[in-house]
Amino acid sequence: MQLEARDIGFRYGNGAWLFRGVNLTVKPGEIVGIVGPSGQGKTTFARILAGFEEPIEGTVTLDGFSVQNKGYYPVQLVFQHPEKAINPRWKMHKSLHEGWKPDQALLDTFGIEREWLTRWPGELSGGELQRFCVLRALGPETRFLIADEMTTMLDAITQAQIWHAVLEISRKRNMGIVVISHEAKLIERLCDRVIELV
Ligand SMILES: Nc1ncnc2c1ncn2[C@@H]1O[C@H](COP(=O)(O)OP(=O)(O)OP(=O)(O)O)[C@@H](O)[C@H]1O
Repeated sequence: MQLEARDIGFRYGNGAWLFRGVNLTVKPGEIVGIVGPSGQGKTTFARILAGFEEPIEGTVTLDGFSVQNKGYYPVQLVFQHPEKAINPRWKMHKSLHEGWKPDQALLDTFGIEREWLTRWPGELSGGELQRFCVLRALGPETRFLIADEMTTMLDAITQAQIWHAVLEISRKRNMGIVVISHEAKLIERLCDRVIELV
């Protein structure tokens, strides 16, 4: 399955165009970085790729078919703030199992401890919460992961553990990844190629 964004343009309301004519193709298993100055619209573009926002111009397609937000969507977005992505009224096992049920081996790969499953989100650190958010997004039908500053707030060890786990899954399943990050070293280490949003 190929993710393709063609001639994408976006602006909020009657404001100035954030970007126009953006093209991006991501093949299975490919890891593509997106960089650009702050405020250029990287997060907005990530939301468009993941089907949360309609582009004003252009199309996003999967294998040539238009993206529709019905059922499980094979392009999953994980962003910087796990505390905003998790329902505070649910214990962690309920949030994790919302979309699918990862096995024990995957929980181990992501360093998720068994006793965390029965905690409330407020009883976990940002790094611990983000492990849940990333794993939750990686259901068996996920073909592309959009990682928008996914590990920016985390310490180096947690960052490395999460990326190690994600890359293992990407290799096993041939899952494509779009990496948005301010960290040039991370982009350089992870990505097959990089595009600049201008
Ligand atoms: N819902 C919205 N309504 C109006 N303007 C918005 C909205 N969301 C974002 N913007 C504006 O659109 C611009 C692009 O925002 P976006 O978050 O996509 O940029 P970014 O490149 O990801 O920035 P950063 O690197 O700082 O995270 C910013 O100027 C922002 O203030």
